Amino acid sequence: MTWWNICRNAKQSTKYSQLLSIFSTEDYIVQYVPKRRSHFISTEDAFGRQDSQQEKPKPSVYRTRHRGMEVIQDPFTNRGAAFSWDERERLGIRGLVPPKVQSFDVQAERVLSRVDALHDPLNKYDFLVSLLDRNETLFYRVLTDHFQKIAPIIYTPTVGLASQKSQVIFRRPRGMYFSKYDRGCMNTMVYNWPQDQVDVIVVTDGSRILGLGDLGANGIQIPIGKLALYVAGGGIDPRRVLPVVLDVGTNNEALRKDPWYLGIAEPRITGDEYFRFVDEFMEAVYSRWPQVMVQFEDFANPVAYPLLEMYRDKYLCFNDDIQSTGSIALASILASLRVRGLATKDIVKERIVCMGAGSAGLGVCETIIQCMETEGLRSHQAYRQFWLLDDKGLLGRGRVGLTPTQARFVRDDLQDGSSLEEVVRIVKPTILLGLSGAGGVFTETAIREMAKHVEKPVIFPLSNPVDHAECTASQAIEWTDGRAIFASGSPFDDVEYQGKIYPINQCNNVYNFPGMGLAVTACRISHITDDMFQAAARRISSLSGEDKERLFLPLSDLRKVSLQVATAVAEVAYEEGLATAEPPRKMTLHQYLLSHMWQPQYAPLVPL
Ligand SMILES: NC(=O)C1=CN([C@@H]2O[C@H](COP(=O)(O)OP(=O)(O)OC[C@H]3O[C@@H](n4cnc5c(N)ncnc54)[C@H](O)[C@@H]3O)[C@@H](O)[C@H]2O)C=CC1
Ligand SMILES: CC(=O)C(=O)O
Ligand SMILES: [Mg+2]
Repeated sequence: MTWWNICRNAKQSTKYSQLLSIFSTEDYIVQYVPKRRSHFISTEDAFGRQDSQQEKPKPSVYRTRHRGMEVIQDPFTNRGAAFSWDERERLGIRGLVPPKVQSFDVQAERVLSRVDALHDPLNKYDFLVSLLDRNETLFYRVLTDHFQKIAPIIYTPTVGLASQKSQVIFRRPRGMYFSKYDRGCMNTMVYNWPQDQVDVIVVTDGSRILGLGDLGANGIQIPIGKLALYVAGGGIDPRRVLPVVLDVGTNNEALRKDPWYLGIAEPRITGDEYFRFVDEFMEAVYSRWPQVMVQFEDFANPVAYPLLEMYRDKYLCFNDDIQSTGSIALASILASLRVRGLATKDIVKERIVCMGAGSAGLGVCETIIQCMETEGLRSHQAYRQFWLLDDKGLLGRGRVGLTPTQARFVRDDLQDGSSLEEVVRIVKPTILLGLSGAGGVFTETAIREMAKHVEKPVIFPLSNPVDHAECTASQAIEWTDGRAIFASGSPFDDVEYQGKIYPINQCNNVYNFPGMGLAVTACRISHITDDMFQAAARRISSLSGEDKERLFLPLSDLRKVSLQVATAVAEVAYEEGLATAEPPRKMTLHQYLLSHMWQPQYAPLVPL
């Protein structure tokens, strides 16, 4: 079949564009090795006067050493058919692009219509990631302007599928891979990364990807997705982010046997050997980028807490699943108090059952406990408000083999291993949290029982991706006769039940980490503390929109939310003496943070 025939055949046109984008991306790796870096010049006074996200700051100029084809091949300078005539002249690309100067708006429209025309989520993912490889600014424009539509493709739930199929959809590498065979070389390897300035690293060892288990080196898709949200939501400069996977092997046998798998097909290294490996990585990145913030992502529970404890005082880092998730879950609970007509201090009376006693479950419960303590409870009293279950049932009397954090939640007054239904019947919880990764474990019996005792049951199945949620939105609404306050980790549509629309909220750590990154980079914060996550939670919970039934602003307002999170975090950092950069005298903190947000706009290209 000729190229023309492929093009004419509507069904085949997808294949054609995929072939074309393979040609236009992988080939570059072979043919194009950038020798000189572009240089970004920011004009501070272009931003400071802006006070709202609606007023987008004017783009500063972008100075580049590239000429001719190089300009088109670099995703930071490429703008497809949107190069102005001046740029075509200045940079020697006249004749290398189609004659019509297409506007940024039309380009964005075209991307959206292409996404809509694709039906398979993985094809949508593939299309968008290949756009990211070709034209970063256009990708971020579409993501920022249509967050609610695009985020579920490049983030949960589709990123879960992309991680499972990473070896199949691979086109070109993005980020860095440190494998067990790189031991002893990491401090030199970090210099292979082309950017001298890196603000945020998201690193995973692939051992617990969403609720999908060990996906080894395929886990790289998660840091890629998270960092796209740092840029789109927090305005972090896309040139200054680095996705990383630590490939210490995988215990996923199916992947090890897959000839297409791109990671080390050996069992994971463990124990001291593992911790020495991570240590070498941390030393290497901080030796090259002393001010970088490292986000630990999707590390399995046995290593997640120990790594956080080892590094939280030594380096500028945090664990997303433990700390950011804790913060957004607390925000959701505080907002649910408001929706129920209660005050923040009433949190001390909540009875909380949590399915899942791993990194996220423990992180969430510990974060809520910190808030209960601030609101007047003693530590031991706060722990009494919780009932945690894992895959063996309730953490109860006589349970052995627990980590120190889990052991603090053991209920000596109840039988170990009690089922969710038994616990709900005895405890009559006001809040039910799901962080188990086990789809459907909130049974109809348990939820109907809960709804007998509480007027507005708070039901948060937070596991990802969608089919790992502990229950669906419509189940929660139906089983509580429309009384549930619902939030989930992955997006669900609003639910129509008996002629009424029920608002569905998303409770995901994406509400948190982009703002944290913005505060850290703009204010040069040296360490991340629990108080910062507490402040972020309170701030997010206060951001109610027009619909008072919703817990807080929707994700389409993520830039606004991130600016607020960053402000709250920075205020704590100044109080704690942990921030070294301050706003200029005539700027508010809010304006200063806004001025640091990268905007997805085509800045005029100027030769360097
Ligand atoms: N909404 C959000 O922002 C976030 C959601 N999560 C989700 O939380 C889930 C758990 O993550 P981690 O705690 O890091 O994993 P983990 O592996 O550390 O912990 C999972 C816990 O669930 C328990 N569990 C497994 N099957 C169970 C079952 N059938 N019934 C009750 N408990 C069961 C395990 O025993 C363990 O205690 C994942 O699905 C993840 O996607 C994690 C971070 C953020
Ligand atoms: C959202 C997230 O970080 C997780 O599911 O692991
Ligand atoms: Mg995670």
